[in-house]
Amino acid sequence: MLTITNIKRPGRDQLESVTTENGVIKGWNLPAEGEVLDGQGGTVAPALIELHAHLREPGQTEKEDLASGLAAAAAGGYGTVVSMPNTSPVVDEPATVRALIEQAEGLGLARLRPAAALTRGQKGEQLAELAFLKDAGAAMFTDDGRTNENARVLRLGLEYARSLGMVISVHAEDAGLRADGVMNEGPVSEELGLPGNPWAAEAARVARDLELVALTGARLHVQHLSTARALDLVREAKARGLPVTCEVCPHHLTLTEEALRSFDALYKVAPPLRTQADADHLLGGLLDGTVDCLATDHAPHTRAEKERDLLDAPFGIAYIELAFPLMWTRFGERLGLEKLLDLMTAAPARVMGWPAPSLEAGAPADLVVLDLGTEREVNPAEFKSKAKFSPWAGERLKGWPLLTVVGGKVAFRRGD
Ligand SMILES: NC(=O)N[C@@H](CC(=O)O)C(=O)O
Ligand SMILES: [Zn+2]
Ligand SMILES: [Zn+2]
Repeated sequence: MLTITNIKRPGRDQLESVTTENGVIKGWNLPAEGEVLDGQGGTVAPALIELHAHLREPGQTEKEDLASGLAAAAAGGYGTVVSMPNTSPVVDEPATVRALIEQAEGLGLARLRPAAALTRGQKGEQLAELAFLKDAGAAMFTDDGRTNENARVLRLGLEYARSLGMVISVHAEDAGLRADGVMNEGPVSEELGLPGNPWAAEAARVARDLELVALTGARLHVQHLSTARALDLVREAKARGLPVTCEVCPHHLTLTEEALRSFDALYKVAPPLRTQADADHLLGGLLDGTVDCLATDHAPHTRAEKERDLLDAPFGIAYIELAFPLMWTRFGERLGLEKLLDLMTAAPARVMGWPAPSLEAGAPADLVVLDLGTEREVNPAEFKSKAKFSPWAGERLKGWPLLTVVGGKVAFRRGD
């Protein structure tokens, strides 16, 4: 049993307490029982849900592992994480899915819901054994990290996933158009003399995939949308009634191609950082509901890898610990607390068809207590993630998680 005192529910002023028992919320303002933790006046919400993180197990544990990645997630206020299968080997076997789930359960950190590969080895040629992967506990199917070049294979995958009631998520970039681009294609890439990746690589692929949704009627989730045009295509598709959802990442809202003037591979990410107009358009999509949810695409690499030349370094930015503070600090006023929390809790649950997160008695005791007011400097040395560097190092952010509880157990406490 665990009681958290001195917390506020969103939109309420009075301090309250919540008691959890056997992994669920027992009730509010009950006589304190069991372990008692002081919420320090913070705002309590259902723990955040991440639909897109690279935790690098199995096989790439120099970048991240389940323990560091799920600790980082808990520190970021997340209670549930969907991990991407572009590991070594690729997560395309039921036994691997089971092993990941089992390993994560022993850690007492955020809950792990592994995504499995859509195709064997993520090669895009043959479908993986989707039914068995589902039975093993796979949360969704995706070849993220790769693009699905063969439309016929994706079509078959969509038909199969539809019959299983599962979501497929896609990294929507046309590989041929993207080519060896390391940043957004445009005047800035030309000025810098760097190979560009055009907006049309994303828009063309989203357009194709939306036609496959129309053809199959299957649920498709478009990952990390970065361009205004692709977002407009999703908006049109939704107006047509297609069962498509999409996510946007905080890095595409807060950084632009201008960051590449540093020639620092810290800012090398796929899809690339775009223009301010794209970022503004994506924010508009959050406000008007076109964007279903936020996701970080936490993509850790080693410092040595990210210190390579821009042309050779791997793609990816890792910041699951900063996502809420970053969004709250930069866009809290525009979005409002309720909308922002929805985008990071109930909205991802809706995308997945999971039960709505709740603060009511009987709901799972997956909770986060947020300090919405106090500014703190981003110090990557303190990250739980193995990737202890950040585009936001030294910035002052507010909205830091103080406490994350998963299944009634403390998964993170600031200062521990
Ligand atoms: N986003 C990235 O830049 N990198 C991801 C792959 C991906 O999400 O496609 C990674 O695995 O490092
Ligand atoms: Zn991707
Ligand atoms: Zn990814």
